[in-house]
Amino acid sequence: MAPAAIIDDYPVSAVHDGAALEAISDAVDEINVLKAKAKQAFDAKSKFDSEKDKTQFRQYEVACERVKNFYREQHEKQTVAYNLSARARFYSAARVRPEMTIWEAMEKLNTLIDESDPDTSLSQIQHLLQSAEAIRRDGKPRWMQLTGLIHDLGKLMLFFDGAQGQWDVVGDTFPVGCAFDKRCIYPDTFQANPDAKDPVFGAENGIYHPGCGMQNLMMSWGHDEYLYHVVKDQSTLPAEALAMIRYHSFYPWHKEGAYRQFMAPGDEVLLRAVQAFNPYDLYSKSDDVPSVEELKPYYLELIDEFFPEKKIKW
Ligand SMILES: O[C@H]1[C@H](O)[C@@H](O)[C@H](O)[C@@H](O)[C@H]1O
Ligand SMILES: [Fe+2]
Ligand SMILES: [Fe+2]
Repeated sequence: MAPAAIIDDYPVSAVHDGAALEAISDAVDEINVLKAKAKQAFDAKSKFDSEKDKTQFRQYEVACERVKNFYREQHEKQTVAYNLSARARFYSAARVRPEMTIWEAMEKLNTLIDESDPDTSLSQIQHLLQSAEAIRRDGKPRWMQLTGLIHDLGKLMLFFDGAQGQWDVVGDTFPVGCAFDKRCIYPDTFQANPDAKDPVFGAENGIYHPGCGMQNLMMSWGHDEYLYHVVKDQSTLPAEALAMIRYHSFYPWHKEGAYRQFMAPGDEVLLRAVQAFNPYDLYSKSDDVPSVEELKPYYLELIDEFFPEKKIKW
């Protein structure tokens, strides 16, 4: 509003009241000071977020109760018996599979806040776009950008009949059927898992033998393993992409070096792929919040390139 208009709107008595005019001008000054302070605070917060250094991620010792409770439950309940029943349920020919495009799946997932994650409170669509954008920014191949975009879509399981809660959908993964490794997070909480006391499942190699190959391990049931099967059957993504999806939560293996005795020839290449993917999944969580609408056209095209069918069977 132009100054003349302000004055026009003002009661005549006030125009002649010099004190009132002075008060208005003081108020305007004050607003400007507040605006500058707000901008300063906003800039400082953005700078802090983007400078979050790598040692500040995955700090489980100091994580909140929500994260600790999540893992207590997951470690107690992920048994061989549960794993077999979950797989039977998900891969049974009788299961009615919802059909949705990749983008619809991303939108559906958006209401989920992951209880196992100490590093982000952003919605899942933003996490997926942050990962994909970080990969794209580094000039990585298009198949890898798409892998970043979809890698957590297995969390959709939570909305389907059969998932028991977040404990069988999200969080780090580990094999069942052999001893739980100390390098898993909160290793003591596995004591509550009945398999830990089982003479076979509790033994170092359990039901496996050294060199049996990673694809023969029965991984704890969750979003990685489930999405791997969906994508393997319905996309043209390469083997490295499938490994990135299947093992991205297997931190005890790809980060801590556990369970390596089970690797077979060929697994080294997959391990390197998973490790190359990990920083984009983890550290992009502190990047700027992406604009979903701006990025949508680029990613819709990318999805079409690797998924021949628009509607995916979930
Ligand atoms: O909390 C996170 C989250 O659930 C991720 O999606 C998963 O991949 C990670 O391994 C886990 O630690
Ligand atoms: Fe994940
Ligand atoms: Fe992720």
